[in-house]
Amino acid sequence: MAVLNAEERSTLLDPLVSKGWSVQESRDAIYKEFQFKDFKEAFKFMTTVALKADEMDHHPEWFNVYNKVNITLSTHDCNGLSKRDIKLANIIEDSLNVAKN
Ligand SMILES: C[C@H](O)[C@H](O)[C@H]1CNC2=NC(N)=NC(=O)C2=N1
Repeated sequence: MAVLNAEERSTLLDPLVSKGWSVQESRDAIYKEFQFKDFKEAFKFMTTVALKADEMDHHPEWFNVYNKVNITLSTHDCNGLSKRDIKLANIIEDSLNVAKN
């Protein structure tokens, strides 16, 4: 798995940035903070994401307190952002719609 090139960064990353993801300054990773109504909604979301992430064998780094979930995505195999992170971020955005329904 290769890190994203400059062109891929603008075409694939820009739509995610407009959804609230940011590229971290400290490392080649993307980050977003999510907030839910309560812990149950947050954990429902995490469960959905966890199962989908495991299916694609690509796992989030995340931190949860009560109704907040902070997610960092990066590919350890190439030590940076790859297409797998883009795919998982889009899956996460889709899971958000499921969790909030
Ligand atoms: C052996 C296994 O396929 C690898 O370790 C996978 C698992 N999940 C992973 N998750 C993430 N975020 N990056 C990886 O490089 C990665 N590699």
